[in-house]
Amino acid sequence: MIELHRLTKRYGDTRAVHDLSFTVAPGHVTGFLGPNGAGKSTTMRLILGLDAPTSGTALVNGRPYTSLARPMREVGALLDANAVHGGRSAYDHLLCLARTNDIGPRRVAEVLEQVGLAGVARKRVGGFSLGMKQRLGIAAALLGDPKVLMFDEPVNGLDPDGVRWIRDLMRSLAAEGRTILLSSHLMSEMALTAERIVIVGRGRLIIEATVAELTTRYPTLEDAYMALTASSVQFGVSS
Ligand SMILES: Nc1ncnc2c1ncn2[C@@H]1O[C@H](COP(=O)(O)OP(=O)(O)OP(=O)(O)O)[C@@H](O)[C@H]1O
Repeated sequence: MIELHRLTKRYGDTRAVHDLSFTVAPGHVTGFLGPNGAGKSTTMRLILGLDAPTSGTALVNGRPYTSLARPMREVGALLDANAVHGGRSAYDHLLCLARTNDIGPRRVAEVLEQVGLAGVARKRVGGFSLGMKQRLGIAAALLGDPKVLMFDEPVNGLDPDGVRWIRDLMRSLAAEGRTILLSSHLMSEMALTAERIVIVGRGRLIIEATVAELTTRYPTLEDAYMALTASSVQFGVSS
């Protein structure tokens, strides 16, 4: 479970997230949508304790990330697939993460298998395509077998086979009772993957609804998104 209560983050004059409250419940994929600069990545960073909120709270399983005793076992995230050491092999990258989180090497082999990278596990990450790095980032997120997972644009760089794989993976992780927050700009893909949708614009909540509700009111999810965010496409929002 992820709970945001009046979450606000300012960077100088920029209000990246403003008074944002919503809950992401387990058991289904929640799509996190919004125009460029709407505050999605900042929200995820705040949930992960990578940045401190200006005000408000972000809770993972009822607690702030910074007070979780074994964070990697509670929440996993892929925020930036390129944030890896290119000189290390995929196996060593994951093993390093595992060791610092008291996770055994068997789990490293398991997640490499799960994301389809077992065959290139000993190859240097620097030679990986973006799609392969996305899979490695997903493996890292899954390492602690957490109940809460967040993925920021995981479909970027994936071929059609990879896109379908992500869709199936997200849905199966949710079916296992996990909480899944997934951001993407690909509306048709989101319509196939998510059950609930949270749309933000200019750092604020625009709507929280099921895909079924939105596609009853609008012809497609993309139409719903376009109509609901029409006045929110703007960069560098100031207070
Ligand atoms: N570290 C930072 N310092 C200053 N401004 C920042 C910082 N991080 C984000 N911002 C600003 O906060 C706003 C929200 O950015 P954020 O990256 O969270 O949006 P986003 O919805 O993830 O966008 P995108 O879809 O383009 O990834 C933007 O105006 C961005 O420039």
